[in-house]
Amino acid sequence: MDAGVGLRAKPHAWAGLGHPRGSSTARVPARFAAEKPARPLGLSSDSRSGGAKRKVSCCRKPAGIEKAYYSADEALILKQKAEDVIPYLNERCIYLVGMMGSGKTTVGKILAEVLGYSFFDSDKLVEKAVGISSVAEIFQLHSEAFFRDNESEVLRDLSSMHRLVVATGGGAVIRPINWSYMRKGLTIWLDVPLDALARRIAKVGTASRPLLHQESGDPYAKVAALVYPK
Ligand SMILES: Nc1ncnc2c1ncn2[C@@H]1O[C@H](COP(=O)(O)OP(=O)(O)OP(=O)(O)O)[C@@H](O)[C@H]1O
Ligand SMILES: O=C(O)C1=C[C@@H](O)[C@@H](O)[C@H](O)C1
Repeated sequence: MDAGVGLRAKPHAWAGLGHPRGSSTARVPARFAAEKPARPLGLSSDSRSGGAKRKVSCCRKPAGIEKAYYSADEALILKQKAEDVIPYLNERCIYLVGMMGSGKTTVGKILAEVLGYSFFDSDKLVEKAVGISSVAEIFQLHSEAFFRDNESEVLRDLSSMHRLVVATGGGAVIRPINWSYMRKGLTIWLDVPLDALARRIAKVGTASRPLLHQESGDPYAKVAALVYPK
C-alpha cells in the first residue's frame, strides 16, 4: 500500500439522502452490458449511519481484480464503510471521482461487490460507444473535446439508472454538465496525495495517458499542474 486513500463524499451529494427513488433493479442498456454483474455479499443487518466525510484505506483483492493492494483489515474497513451507507443509498448510483490512478477502478469494483451494485468504468463505455479501444487513441484520432462530449453522453445515460458504481474519467469533473448528472447519485472523491499518484502512474508509464504523455515535460509536474491548477 503506498498511501491511504481518502474517500470524501461531496456534501451536495449527501444533501438528499433518505429520499427513496426508483426501482430496485439497475436497467442497463445493451451498450452498457459488458461489465461484471452485481454479486451481493452477505452483509450484516446492523448498519450504522455515516457522516459526510469518510476516510478509507483500501483495498483487498476480490475475485477478478488484478494487481490490487489489500489486507484483511483494509477489506474490513471498506466493507464496514459500505455497510454504513447502504441505508442512505436508496439504490442510487455511486460515482467515484479522482485523479488518474487514484484507485477509482480498484475501489469501485470492491464497493460494487459489497453493495451488490454493478460496476462501470465510464472511460470503457466511451471507448465502446465510439468504437476505439483506448482513451489515448480517441484523444489522438479526434480530440479531448470529442472524448469529453461522449463522456457526458455516457454519464447522462448512466444517471437514469440505479444500483451502479461508476468509475468516472479523471477529467470528468471539469465539465459542469457532468455534475448535473452525477448529482442524482452519491459522488465520492478519492483524494490521493500527489506523491502516491505519481508513483502509481510511473509504475505503469504514461504511454496510455494522453494528458501526461507528450514529447517533453516532466509527468510529475504535469500531474501536479492538474491536481493544483494555477
Ligand atoms: N490504495 C491503493 N494503494 C496502492 N495502489 C493502489 C491503490 N488503489 C489502486 N492502486 C493501484 O494504482 C493503480 C491505479 O488504480 P486504478 O486503475 O484503480 O485507478 P483509477 O483511478 O481507476 O485510474 P484511471 O482513472 O487512470 O483509470 C493500479 O495499478 C492500482 O493497482
Ligand atoms: O488516461 C488518461 O490520461 C485520461 C483518461 C480519462 O479518464 C480522462 O478523463 C482523463 O482526463 C485522461
